[in-house]
Amino acid sequence: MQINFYKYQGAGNDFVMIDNRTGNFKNDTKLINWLCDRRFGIGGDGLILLEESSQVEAHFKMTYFNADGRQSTMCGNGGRCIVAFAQFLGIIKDECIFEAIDGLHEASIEGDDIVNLKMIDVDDVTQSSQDCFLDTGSPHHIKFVDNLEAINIQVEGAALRYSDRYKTFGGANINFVEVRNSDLNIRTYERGVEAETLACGTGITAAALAAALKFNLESPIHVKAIGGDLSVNFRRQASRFKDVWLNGPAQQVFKGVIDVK
Ligand SMILES: N[C@@H](CCC[C@H](N)C(=O)O)C(=O)O
Repeated sequence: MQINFYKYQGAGNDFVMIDNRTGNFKNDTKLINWLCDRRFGIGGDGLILLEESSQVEAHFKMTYFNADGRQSTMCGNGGRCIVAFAQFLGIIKDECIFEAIDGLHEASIEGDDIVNLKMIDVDDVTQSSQDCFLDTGSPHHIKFVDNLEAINIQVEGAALRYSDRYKTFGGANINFVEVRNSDLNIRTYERGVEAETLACGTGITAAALAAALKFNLESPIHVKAIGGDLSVNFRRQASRFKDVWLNGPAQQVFKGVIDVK
């Protein structure tokens, strides 16, 4: 069997993208894990299927898998990349609505490669002295730190991700965030990749909302990830957030055909 694929990246968070409007690609954990493997497969932090949606308002549906091959919750950078892919396929022009696991998302494309994605409303942020937990479509632990470069993300991220606190609901993504003036710098340990990725969209969104609460920062908040710069716009009412938008680059990198034995 041969699979036609495209490779996309959003601030260095990279995805294998497959047009599955035919429904021919069947979910298979081992296969997806292999396709995402950087040495034996194509390579990616995740794999995304663009599929037909049964919801009348939606132009298409996004089905997201982490690099471990398992279907997961919302992916913000993947959401921005699939919008660019839908435009490339001629499904949309520069605005759309699509279905994802956490509901319908509006999105728009500006210029060559900036994709703005509307995220879910956030009503619930759990705060402790240095940390916050919130769900922006995926679950995120935010730890505010003073020296981001010094953190061993693999060790400290895994320790929190596998801690008793997150065992009950399948773990969380762990974000280390340093506030510099009113901007944020972030590094993320991603669940399902089980390593640091170059950017995580739902994590960047969560970091911006947590920082707005903790440090009274106003929208928009600029966030520097290892793989690029994004911004988050929102409307805040006390500890509730609406009209949350994640904005940043999303690009096609290459396309190809892979033989599946
Ligand atoms: N890279 C993503 C987050 C993908 C989901 C995450 N790994 C999880 O399983 O929670 C993003 O850009 O949001």
